[in-house]
Amino acid sequence: AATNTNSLHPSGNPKGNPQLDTSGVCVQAEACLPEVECRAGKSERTPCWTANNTRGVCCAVPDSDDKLLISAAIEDGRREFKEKLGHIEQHRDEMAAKEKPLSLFHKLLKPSAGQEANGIKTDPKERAEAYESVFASRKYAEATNMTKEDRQGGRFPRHLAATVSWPYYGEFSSALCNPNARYRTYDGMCNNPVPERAAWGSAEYPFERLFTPAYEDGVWAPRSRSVTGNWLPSARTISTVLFPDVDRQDPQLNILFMQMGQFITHDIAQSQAVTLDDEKDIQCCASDGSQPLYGDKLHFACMPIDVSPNDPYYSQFGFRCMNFVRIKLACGPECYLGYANQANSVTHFIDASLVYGNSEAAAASLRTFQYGKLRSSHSTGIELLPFTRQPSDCVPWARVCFETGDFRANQLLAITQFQTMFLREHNRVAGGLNHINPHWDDERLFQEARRIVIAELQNIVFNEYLPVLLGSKKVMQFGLLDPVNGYGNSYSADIPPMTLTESAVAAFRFGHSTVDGFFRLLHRDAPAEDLHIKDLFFDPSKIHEPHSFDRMMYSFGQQSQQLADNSMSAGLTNHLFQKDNPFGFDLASLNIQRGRDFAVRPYNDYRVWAGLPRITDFYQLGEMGSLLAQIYESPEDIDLWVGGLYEAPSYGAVVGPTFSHLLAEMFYRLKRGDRYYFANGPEVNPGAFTPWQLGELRAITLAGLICSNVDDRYDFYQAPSAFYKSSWDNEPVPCASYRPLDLEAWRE
Ligand code: HEM
Ligand SMILES: [Ca+2]
Repeated sequence: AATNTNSLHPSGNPKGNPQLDTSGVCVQAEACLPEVECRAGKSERTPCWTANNTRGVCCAVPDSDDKLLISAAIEDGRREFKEKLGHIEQHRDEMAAKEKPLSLFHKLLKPSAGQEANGIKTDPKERAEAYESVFASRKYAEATNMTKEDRQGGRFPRHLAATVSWPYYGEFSSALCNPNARYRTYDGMCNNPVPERAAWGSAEYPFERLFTPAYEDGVWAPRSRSVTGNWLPSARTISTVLFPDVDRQDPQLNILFMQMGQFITHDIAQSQAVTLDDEKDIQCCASDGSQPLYGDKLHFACMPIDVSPNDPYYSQFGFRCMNFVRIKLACGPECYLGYANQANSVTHFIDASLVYGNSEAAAASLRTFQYGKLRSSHSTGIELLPFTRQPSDCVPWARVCFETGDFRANQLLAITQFQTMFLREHNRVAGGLNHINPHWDDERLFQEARRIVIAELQNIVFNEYLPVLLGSKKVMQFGLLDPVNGYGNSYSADIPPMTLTESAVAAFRFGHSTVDGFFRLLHRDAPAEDLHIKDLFFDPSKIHEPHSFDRMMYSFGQQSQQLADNSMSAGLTNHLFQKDNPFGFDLASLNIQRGRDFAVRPYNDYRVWAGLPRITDFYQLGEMGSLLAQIYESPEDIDLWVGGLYEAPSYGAVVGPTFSHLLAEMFYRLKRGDRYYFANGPEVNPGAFTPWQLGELRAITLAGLICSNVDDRYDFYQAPSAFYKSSWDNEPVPCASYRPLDLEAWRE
């Protein structure tokens, strides 16, 4: 059964400070540690106070016999890992991805070489500890005959398998944190004032699990078996049968809603595939795509997707093996024995890290260091993102290619335009502040503009986007809305502000179903132009055309998004990142396989957590159940991403009850665990706004933000509820109707 490691809401201790009984609670073989540091131990753990006077739980620690076993296991584990590295050395040629035919799809998972400046480290040697820990944990579990249940429940003795210095890109000591710093750090360090929690939510910190994982070996072997003991169905088979391309337009919501979701994703999540140590991509299939590599030639991080010879699309190409490389692991500040966790290479906080970069070095490479501005380009006479110094970020025939704080920015036109909008907003605000406070220097202007842009983004996410996504009932239940007047003060240093694994690999990927196969660009005196996404991946050339920003933002507002349901556009399922290849990859397969790579538990466990009855018969899901029954042997097998999208949406929400509960739980943490959350007052937030400033920020909606940044404000019409298509009660109105942020509130 699933072990809920730390659901904070509603069953945890979400509100206030429940009184803890501190009277000698932990027994002899236990120590009191912060809950997130206690992967080991019992599922029902006793609360206690740690040595640092913070809240913790009683955690099992090893006795001396155990310690001997552990040391032996660690030695063995290291040896085995070294052996694997030896195989890699020997077969490097086969394992390294070839330029052709299909390696470009990695682009989304891995920054190009030379993006070191973006603060993203990709050298697996630096993370050897995480893998050594995996191999050691397996050895220990074998040596002590741990049951599968104990392994999956993380009931390993709490013992260091290795120590890593944190963060990976340099020496760090929490003593370097200034708890009163007015601005957040770029990499998210020092948000939590408790020294041993300084790294919480920072770039490279692992995703946080809601439930313990379902690794087959309890350590890192992917989830791969049905409860019947047979293999689970292939991810590609599930994709072709359960996610056909059916045009079902959302009657109300538009492409801006879809795009906001991906924009938020890129702020809070970026998992990267394991690479060879020279950063070359790993190949898991024979170069003709006919079969997987085998034996020592198969890299230990390979998990290729089996494509049936009868595949309705790929069979014509004889394509039988879809490359799939597992996500890099990370330990947090130290590596303990236990199950594997995956690294999130961006800051977990909603802090516009995709605009500013995830490290000081990344931010520096994006700044002009004059008047607080970000670098931009003006080759068409209007402001666009700066051109990249890394042309391999785009297809070779792209006429332009842009650089931002996130390397996924060129993926499709709409994400690139959102990045453009936030860049423009930063520079606009910095310019306005300079006008009002001419005595401020570059650094002050930059940081104040950044603080404002982050606040605007957080306001749109929590007060405008989430109510539509989750429905008003859910956002109320989780306290996700901010008060209309005054400070919110929702901060708790006990809430880990980490992106949830389950949301990153499943719930938040609901958005893939909402993507349409084309963008319809509207022209005033010419017919509409349909651009198919399969021709647009990593080619933002269109953005270089005159009026592209205004035309696209207006058009996105008029085009329906697709419903979040059991359908995916073929642009994503057969043609993902196709470029000039005859066929592309399949995002639905990747989502399903990714869930198994991270070993999130099957759908039923989360369903029950969300308060729904366990499914014991497929037909409890109605007509849709009969489709699932064609594929899965048991309702206990359903992959989380699949099950969530097979639920009908909750009343007034875009997604069904299980996904909305998971997403609410994650956003709850990202808000309440963020000391710098924009609505927090000066008691907790050293970067608090004044009540006047806060009122100004609360008034900015996405509609206002778009209007502040279009090329021609005097010739643009924007509907007030930007996520909804125009209708009689949501008519586009001239931009003059939206008051931009009044920077007078910042006069000093
Ligand atoms: C616009 C077209 C989009 C494309 C082409 C796209 C493509 C991708 C790809 C290739 C991945 C990595 C898949 C893997 O190997 O696991 C991914 C991950 C993801 N996508 Fe999308 N996506 C799109 C839109 C969206 C939207 C609208 C949302 C949410 C509303 C979304 C949410 C996510 C999330 C949460 C992840 C996991 C991120 C991580 O942990 O690295 N995507 N997407
Ligand atoms: Ca972030």
